[in-house]
Amino acid sequence: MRSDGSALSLRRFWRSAGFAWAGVRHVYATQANFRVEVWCAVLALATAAWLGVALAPIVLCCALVLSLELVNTAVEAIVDLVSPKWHALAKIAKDAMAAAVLVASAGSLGVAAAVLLPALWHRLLP
Ligand SMILES: Nc1ncnc2c1ncn2[C@@H]1O[C@H](COP(=O)(O)OP(=O)(O)OP(=O)(O)O)[C@@H](O)[C@H]1O
Repeated sequence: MRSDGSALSLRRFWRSAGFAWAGVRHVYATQANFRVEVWCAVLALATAAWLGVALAPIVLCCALVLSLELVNTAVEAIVDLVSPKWHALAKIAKDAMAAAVLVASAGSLGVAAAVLLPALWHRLLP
């Protein structure tokens, strides 16, 4: 918990990275939506690389959606911890978090359509 000592400790970095990786593995193992999003991201990145289009917007969208799904799972866990029974505020927290993932996913689909579809069209119909 404490954060003292050198900020450039490599050992601390790898320790933190290990915790983060454990979080990713947990969410991948327990959340079907996250698994779908991971494989959609892999597909979108592979398609962008194959078509030779700019990777940056696709990478950014994938990172945004996957990060928000990770945060969504964290919020759900915290809400279930502090409010196992039904509560109006718990509902707001969970619904707003789900909406954040939905908005990011819809925006990412729009970016994918704008970046990938024209290039795909040219590749398949020269
Ligand atoms: N403690 C609670 N109080 C009020 N409403 C809740 C509570 N827990 C869940 N809900 C409502 O039920 C919905 C679904 O909750 P749940 O925790 O099952 O989320 P989920 O999106 O289905 O999660 P998962 O990704 O685990 O399937 C929430 O979006 C919220 O509207």
